[in-house]
Amino acid sequence: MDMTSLLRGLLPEAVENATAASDNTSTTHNMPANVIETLLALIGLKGFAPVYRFIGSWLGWDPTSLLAVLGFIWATNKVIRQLFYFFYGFITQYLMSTIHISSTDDIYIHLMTWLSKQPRMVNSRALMAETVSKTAWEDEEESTVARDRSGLYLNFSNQEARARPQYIPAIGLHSFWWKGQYFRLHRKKESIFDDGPSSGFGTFKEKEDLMISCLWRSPNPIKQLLAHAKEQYYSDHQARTTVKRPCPAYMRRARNNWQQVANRPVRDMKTVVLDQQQKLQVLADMNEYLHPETPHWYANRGIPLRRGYLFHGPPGTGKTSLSFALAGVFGLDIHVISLLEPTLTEEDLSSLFSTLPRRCVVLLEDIDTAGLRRPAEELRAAKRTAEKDKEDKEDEEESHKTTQNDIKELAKVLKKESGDQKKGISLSGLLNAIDGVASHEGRVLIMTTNVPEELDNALIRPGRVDLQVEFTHATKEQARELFMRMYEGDQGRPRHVDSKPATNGPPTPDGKLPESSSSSTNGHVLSPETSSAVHSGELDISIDELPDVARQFSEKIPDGEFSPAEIQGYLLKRKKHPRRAVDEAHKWVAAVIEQKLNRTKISQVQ
Ligand SMILES: Nc1ncnc2c1ncn2[C@@H]1O[C@H](COP(=O)(O)OP(=O)(O)OP(=O)(O)O)[C@@H](O)[C@H]1O
Repeated sequence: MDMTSLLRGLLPEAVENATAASDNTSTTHNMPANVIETLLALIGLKGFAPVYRFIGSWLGWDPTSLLAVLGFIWATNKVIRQLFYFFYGFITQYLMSTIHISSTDDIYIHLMTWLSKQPRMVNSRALMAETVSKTAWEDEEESTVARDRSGLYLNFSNQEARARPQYIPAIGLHSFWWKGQYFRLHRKKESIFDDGPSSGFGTFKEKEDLMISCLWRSPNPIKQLLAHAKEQYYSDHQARTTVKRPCPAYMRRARNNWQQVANRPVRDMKTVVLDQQQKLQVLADMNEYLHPETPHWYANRGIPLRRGYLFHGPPGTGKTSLSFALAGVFGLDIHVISLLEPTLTEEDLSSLFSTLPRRCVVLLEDIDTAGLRRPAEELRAAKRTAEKDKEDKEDEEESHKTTQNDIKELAKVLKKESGDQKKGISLSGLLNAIDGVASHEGRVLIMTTNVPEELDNALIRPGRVDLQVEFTHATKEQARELFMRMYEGDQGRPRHVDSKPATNGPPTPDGKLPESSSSSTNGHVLSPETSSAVHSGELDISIDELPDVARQFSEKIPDGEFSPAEIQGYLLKRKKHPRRAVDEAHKWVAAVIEQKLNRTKISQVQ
């Protein structure tokens, strides 16, 4: 049964109409109906001819014209697309300039950061959302921070919810305008095969390329745009110190081994309490070394352009603080390396040193704890012990046994040596990295240690360490400076009316103390100390009294007994109470001295 007879059975009336219409059409538009029917027959769909006629009769006009219109649209679209691709290709090839940027380069970060701050510029509907984590140092309005039900304590539970994502252009093509100029941005991601030595076996890595193009045959507008993005990125750089650390092992690449881990406000040199002479000496030395003329001077004399400092002294005496303050003074980034990092190999270390920027500070902290292997020395020490043991033994047989023990001992050292070879940094590996032939010149290396005597002579020989700075426990004068620094920042704030230590609950907004001796918030009873601390930002003395109170405090602190960190810790707990800090100093000093004598870690007075 063919389609016509089937339809006749099902819809006799309609098919009659269709046939009539078809007959009609055949007479008036004989050609198109035949063409379609011929085409249907040609493509093996002859049975659909009645359906076609039925649609024609139902619509009341010939569907061929609709098909003709659709065909015309399709053909026009094809032609337009072809023309578009032709002109697009022509313009791209002959009338546009392009600059490629690798995602491993800092320029990529500059541009993306800039784009993320220009949402209107990214004329694209394809964006990538990124979670932005704010650093502790970024400004935050007090009004954006919620409080608990009592209104007394800050509450940060909604902090994450309030953080807005940042939008950057997604992978693909984008366009935007900047300063009246059209720019096209193409973000492309591809997988590359990496048979790098770090992994030991080949892996696929994602690599991203950024192509930025502008109209016309000169790339100058793009260069200007990149310069602008970089300028914006570093606009507040003068007020900040960027801290960088080595990238995780799987991310290290030939040209980008460092990643930014912090961008904190510059540490003011005057906040570091240190002998003025010592401070000036380091500052002058570094200033001279960083001078643009210095490289020629060094080159003319065949001296490698490197400068190394050793900061030594007890814990908490300001070694790290001075390193940061120096980086701040000279506007340099700090590159911090921990030699205890388990994935760090000697090759990594060399490559880290060879990819440092032209001028920077490299900080190797607590170099004595870095566990640097000294193979030759270990062997010699083992040999010496063996020889001494041998002399002590009189018996021949005993002596024979000892020799065997010596050999065993030596074998053990050698075995340990070869085992250690695979991990950790050896002293020679470090020396090679810091001043080997391939090592970077221009950097300032700062090594800090608590026990300089334990360092290998090779590590601190002149040329590797050019200046040593000793840090000691605070003198009375330094204690006074620390006191002043702690409280003078609050200058200009309204003076607290009552200079007596607070004994009651929190003061009311009008400055009066509440009647009850304690207040209960959130189920907790507030101590006078907590309550006044959470309520007010005022000091318990006037600013004019500060120098005098600072002198009183310094008189109570014995010379060379406490580290600046200890004094700072004590004062921090009395952040708004300089008077109380003076009053309680005697008690604290006695307690800490006793604690040190008893070698206990538990503090009785804090
Ligand atoms: N000389 C100082 N002047 C000002 N602040 C200091 C000084 N020494 C220590 N501090 C304060 O004590 C804290 C610890 O200081 P820092 O980390 O610089 O000490 P460090 O000598 O590097 O200690 P460590 O040897 O344990 O690494 C910091 O908060 C710092 O502000």
